[in-house]
Amino acid sequence: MLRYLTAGESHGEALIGIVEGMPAGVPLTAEVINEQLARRWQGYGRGGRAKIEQDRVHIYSGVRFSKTIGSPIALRIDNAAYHRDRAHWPEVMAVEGTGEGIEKITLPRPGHADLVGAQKYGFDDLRPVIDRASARETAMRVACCTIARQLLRQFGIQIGSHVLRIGQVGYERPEDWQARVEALIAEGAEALARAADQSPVRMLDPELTERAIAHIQETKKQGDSLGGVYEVVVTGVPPGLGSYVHWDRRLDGQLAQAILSIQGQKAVEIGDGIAAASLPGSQVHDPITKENGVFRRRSNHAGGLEGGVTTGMPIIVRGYMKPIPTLIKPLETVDIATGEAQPTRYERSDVTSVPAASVVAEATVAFVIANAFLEKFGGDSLEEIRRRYEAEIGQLSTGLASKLE
Ligand SMILES: Cc1cc2nc3c(=O)[nH]c(=O)nc-3n(C[C@H](O)[C@H](O)[C@H](O)COP(=O)(O)O)c2cc1C
Ligand SMILES: C=C(O[C@@H]1CC(C(=O)O)=C[C@@H](OP(=O)(O)O)[C@H]1O)C(=O)O
Repeated sequence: MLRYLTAGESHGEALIGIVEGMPAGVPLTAEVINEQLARRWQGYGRGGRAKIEQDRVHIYSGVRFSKTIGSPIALRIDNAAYHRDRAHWPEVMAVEGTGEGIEKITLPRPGHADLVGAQKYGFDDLRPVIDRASARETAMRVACCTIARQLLRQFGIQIGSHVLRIGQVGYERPEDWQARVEALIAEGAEALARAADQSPVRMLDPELTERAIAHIQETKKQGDSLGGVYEVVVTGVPPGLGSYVHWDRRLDGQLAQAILSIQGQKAVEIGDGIAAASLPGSQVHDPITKENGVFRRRSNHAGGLEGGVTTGMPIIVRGYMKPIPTLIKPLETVDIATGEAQPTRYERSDVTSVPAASVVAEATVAFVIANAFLEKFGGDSLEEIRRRYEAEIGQLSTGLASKLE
């Protein structure tokens, strides 16, 4: 089993990650991870922190001569905010001492984890909640999951994403983006990622990009914030990953968890899931065909998954993000120290983070797919997995086909 852990507070010294279960022989350098970390910072609508952080990973273990060696991989990313403002953050986030004289934050923001965190852990200061609930943590998640992405790349499995909507600005109908996506992913989903990266809001359509930027500017002027929708696509996935035999082995369920585990994500759609709920079955289920002894589907409304198992068609997962909770325009709250009604106080924040969330979602999806891939084809080294993969993949397509004839 592949697993990872992250640690670190947003304004602490650093973020730490450990990835365990990665086989030996997977090509890996800090540069490959840094590339993904830079992608996570893109996106019009991010706040002041984007100008401070220059995320660079340091690999401490588990890699030798640019290849994984099978042992746990330990990673570190420094928080530039902490190191830049040394008069402030080392004192506020001190590991030792009493905290005497440090100002307490007592006005919880609706929509953030502030109040529930303080209630749950018994704090009279919201700082520890703010700092760990923060999506700063997703920098380390992207780093850890990029290692999974590297494994998948060795087998031609690629992941990309693009933004479909920011607030009021988005495609009206699936036909408005689907043909464009299909053309791009014909070369693999990373072509989709590269094309989306050209837009400051990761939208494929230049006109929508302009409108989305104007919408973000106007929303910022009004002191408000925005959410949105993005689509993650995985290509080159063999049939047979995941399983229908038990709830926690269903890949669709695991993908939904991977998306919803990202801060601010409130809904997930697999394939045409939402539209399918109001259509008759004849317009939803993908007809099965057989070409050269291989089973195929005429369409992909199912988003590459049936019964929690991959069909071999591209996996399509959409994530829905709520608007950012920190607003310039105050919201009603209650001071946890005095119990008095108060307006919220504004601290530096993003207006929207949907483009960044789409990059994080690519990473979390990569991890789920890599884990399912290892469950099916796993071994201790890349070479061992390759032998199994090559032997099995023939059976899954043509072999299975002949058995069912
Ligand atoms: C990439 C990214 C950046 C975010 N930036 C901010 C931000 O600047 N300000 C903020 O209040 N929330 C931000 N959020 C959302 C909060 O982290 C999130 O709403 C909070 O942790 C509460 O979790 P929940 O929304 O899932 O309930 C961001 C989320 C993501 C994924
Ligand atoms: C630091 C990141 O995002 C942060 C996520 C975040 C939140 O509340 O989730 C709040 C903001 O942090 P700060 O208070 O330092 O401005 C964002 O900048 C990051 O993505 O690396």
